[in-house]
Amino acid sequence: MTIESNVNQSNDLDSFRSLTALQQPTWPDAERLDRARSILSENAPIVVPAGADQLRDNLARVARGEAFLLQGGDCAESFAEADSARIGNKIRTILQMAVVLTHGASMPVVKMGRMAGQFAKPRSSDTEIRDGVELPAYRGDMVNGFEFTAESRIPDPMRMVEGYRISAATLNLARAFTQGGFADLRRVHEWNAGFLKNPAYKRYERTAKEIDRAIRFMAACGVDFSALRTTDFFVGHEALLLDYERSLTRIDSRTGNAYDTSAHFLWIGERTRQLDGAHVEFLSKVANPIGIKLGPTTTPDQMMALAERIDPDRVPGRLTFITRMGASRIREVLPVLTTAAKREGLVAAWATDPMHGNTITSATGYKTRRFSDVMDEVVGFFEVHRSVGTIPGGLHMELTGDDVTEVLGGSEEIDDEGLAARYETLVDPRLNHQQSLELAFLVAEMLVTG
Ligand SMILES: O=C[C@H](O)[C@H](O)COP(=O)(O)O
Ligand SMILES: C=C(OP(=O)(O)O)C(=O)O
Ligand SMILES: [Mn+2]
Repeated sequence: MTIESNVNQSNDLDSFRSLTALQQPTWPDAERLDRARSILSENAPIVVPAGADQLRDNLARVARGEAFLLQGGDCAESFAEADSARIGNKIRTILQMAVVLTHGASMPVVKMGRMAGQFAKPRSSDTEIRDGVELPAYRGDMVNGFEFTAESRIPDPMRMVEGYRISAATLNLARAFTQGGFADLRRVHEWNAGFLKNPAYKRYERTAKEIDRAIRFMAACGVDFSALRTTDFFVGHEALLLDYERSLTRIDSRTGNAYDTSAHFLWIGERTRQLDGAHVEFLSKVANPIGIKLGPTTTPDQMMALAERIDPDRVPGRLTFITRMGASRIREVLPVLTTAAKREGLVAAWATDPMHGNTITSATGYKTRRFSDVMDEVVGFFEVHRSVGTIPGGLHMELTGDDVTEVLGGSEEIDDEGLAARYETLVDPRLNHQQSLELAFLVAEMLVTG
């Protein structure tokens, strides 16, 4: 066993406690919080340090332009939906997208879920008002309940323990799917062929045929497909709840380094990336690969200072910048950052989150996004990196494998009225299964044509 304890060694893991931590719940019961923290501290890790290291090596390849990153999953996972059908649908969608992207990029795709821990949400308002009733905002299943009642909205720290248990079960299932033949290249390709039977997607047939020919070519060359029946699958979430993240941090006895064993990858959100804040401080102390969301107001100085705090030794694969500028801003803001990074010799993996800068309210009152805006931000991301000479490394998406109606547009043309049919998200709108695949085909076409 490589993990010994979560006791403090020289790198004071509790230094964040004296700093401001934004977006934390006000837990009403201190004793219950202590109990939850000690249960989490005493329980088994969800991932082991070697798994986080393996992802870091993969992200180093992404940063060098030798691999492409695909991270996807719900805005907010829910306890009630952590069932095998829904988790399977999400994994299947990510695997289907990955095959298409592998072909388009002619590179391996690093697959990662926004899964197995994505249970805590930063909110723009502390409260929510419905029909004149004001209650605390829903902050994710690991904090409080979604149901709009005073009781359900009270934060309960024991929800972190439940979140831990469900995260471990989710990762276990994700592994079983990706190691158990579900990931078989030929099977995934057949699923894609099924998707293309819908005439709405006829324009993607050419790419599918090319993949088909590539698979036949491989078979003719005698490729052993049994090696392509499994794939690595990593998980990551926003490191928001510092009590949860700290309690799952352990010291790796191989190296004496601390790892946050709640996930392979942790990212710092746009709302909690203050240089002097608790989140940056805590995540600077753990050895996992770390993502940082960069919104449209980010300055080059802030970006460089964040890199210095999180990755002072410039360890390959340690740092991923996830930009979320909005389709209307990306072509103006991203070049300033990538140019500065290039000038300073800063190497990070760059991924685009084309979701969070493109949120709108529909005429029918739903929080939504337009598929065309999402796609436009992705196109802008590639354009900017190509013109500056930096590397567009991957996609970070809010998606689900189910047939929901939360994002406007796509070839099936979900419109304002259509949103009501199956609008199921707890926080932000997700691409549905078809929209996710369509996006992958569009990105693959773009990668091929360059
Ligand atoms: O997922 C991201 C944030 O939690 C979300 O966009 C905040 O949304 P809100 O403005 O509804 O609080
Ligand atoms: C909260 C999120 O994003 P951001 O921090 O970029 O707003 C998110 O990824 O759900
Ligand atoms: Mn979100």
